[in-house]
Amino acid sequence: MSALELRDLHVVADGHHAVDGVDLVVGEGERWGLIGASGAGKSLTAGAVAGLLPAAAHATGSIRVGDTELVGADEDVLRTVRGRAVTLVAQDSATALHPLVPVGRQVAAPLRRLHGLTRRAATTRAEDLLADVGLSDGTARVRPPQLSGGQRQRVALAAALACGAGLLVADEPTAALDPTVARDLLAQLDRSLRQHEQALLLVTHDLTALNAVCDHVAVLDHGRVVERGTVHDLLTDPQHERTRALVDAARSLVPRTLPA
Ligand SMILES: Nc1ncnc2c1ncn2[C@@H]1O[C@H](COP(=O)(O)OP(=O)(O)OP(=O)(O)O)[C@@H](O)[C@H]1O
Repeated sequence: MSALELRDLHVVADGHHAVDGVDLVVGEGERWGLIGASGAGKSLTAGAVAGLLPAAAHATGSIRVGDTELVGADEDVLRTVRGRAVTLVAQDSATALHPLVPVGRQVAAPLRRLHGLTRRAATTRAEDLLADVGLSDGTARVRPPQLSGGQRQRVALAAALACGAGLLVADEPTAALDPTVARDLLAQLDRSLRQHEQALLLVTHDLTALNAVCDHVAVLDHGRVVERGTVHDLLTDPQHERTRALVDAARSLVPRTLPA
């Protein structure tokens, strides 16, 4: 069974046909990137997969996460799928942390709610997950405002990993971080995905991030997949003009004074 199957997915947001017939299959444990220009429909696709579309948006077609169909599913089904089968980490996930609750308790919460762990077992597991994302001993006891933005985003990632879903959807999870913190977080994401055998759908503008964690990539343009393949093939031999434009733009960021 695949982790995710999109068949002829359409999303209309406020009358705008933003996702226009996307087909995509993510096998168990596969890591797919979704790239494309601003407004191409990446976030709405990710939101639809996570069962978290804005109120103004409506999906048709088919989204199967594991063996559950999300299109047309009622709120009870979506509630069961969120967290258990699919988890979203967004650029602003850290803002969803409660400012007054120690972060260890916030990472432990899904372990108790979704997996029925005892308080003691969830506390220990939460400490392990915080260590997995590179946070030091003692972080579990501090509250979000006492941490840097990068540390808070790591906590949000640990909380997402705590859900243990087969599919992690990450929408620009490092966009608000400085490049070194972003690189570390991606390395930890890579290790954690491997350890927990989770599949990934990563929305990103950053081809370095794509290259760091994904094996496959789909390029969206005006709501359609215009090219797909391995990350290596797309970055070294892009076929579609939109992919070439994205790759050329990334290459042009390297200062000419640096050796090639
Ligand atoms: N809640 C909404 N209501 C109305 N239109 C929306 C909404 N969300 C997105 N759109 C529109 O749908 C289109 C696709 O948006 P989406 O956020 O999926 O693009 P994106 O590829 O993720 O872009 P970016 O890289 O800039 O985040 C855009 O034209 C956007 O303006």
